[in-house]
Amino acid sequence: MSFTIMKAEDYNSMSLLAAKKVIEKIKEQQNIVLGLATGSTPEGLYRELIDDHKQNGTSYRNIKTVNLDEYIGLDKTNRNSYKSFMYEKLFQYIDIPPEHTHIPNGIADDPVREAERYDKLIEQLGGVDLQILGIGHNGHIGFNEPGTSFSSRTHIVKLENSTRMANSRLFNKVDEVPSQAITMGISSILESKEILLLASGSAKAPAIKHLLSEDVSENFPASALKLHKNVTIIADSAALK
Ligand SMILES: O=P(O)(O)OC[C@H]1O[C@](O)(CO)[C@@H](O)[C@@H]1O
Repeated sequence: MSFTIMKAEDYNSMSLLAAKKVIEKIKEQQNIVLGLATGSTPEGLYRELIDDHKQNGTSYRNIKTVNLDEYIGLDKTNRNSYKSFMYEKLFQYIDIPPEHTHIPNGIADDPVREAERYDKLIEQLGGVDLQILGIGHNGHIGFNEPGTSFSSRTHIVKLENSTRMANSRLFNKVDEVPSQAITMGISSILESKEILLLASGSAKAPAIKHLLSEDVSENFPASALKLHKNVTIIADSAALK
């Protein structure tokens, strides 16, 4: 196992450490392709990037972003779509051109073709230089649920009830959480040149413990990261207990 582990005191320091890494990378390579994640975990990172943009002027003009996933059936007019999440939490506050931001289209007529298009798009962009990831309680990365093949490319998934329950906190009721999503596959994620996995809070401790102590298995999607050479885990002390 070749993870670099950075222990942060709490959520805010995890977010700050992650932001420093992202900003450092942007300074090194201004036309970076940045892989982005949604969920509660990276929100603090996005706040730090916005603060830094305002205070230090780090520019996103030449950057391209690709998001990991999107719910099927939700578009930008729905506040729970990941398209709207990214606009609300990050894109509206930085100078990234909208045409440089890519998210799978959750309302495509043909989701399977959309998945193929998205995979090709990432390839045309030259691949992801730095991918941000969160982790689900069941070890999911992106929306790749346990049992997903490690050779999967961008594809359509049926969400587990536990994932829908976990994400229902943002919806009015669990029935409103879509039952399917489109997500970059495990193999697509592993093609990223560098990966930053973030985890915060005691609820994520069992998943992080599993990741660090158990073998590689398709039953625990995040374990695929052990097959990658450049993964940094930034976790706070509660998630590392
Ligand atoms: O950061 P959270 O909200 O705990 O979510 C963890 C993971 O679950 C997802 O939101 C999908 O359920 C991922 O996008 C995210 O990485």
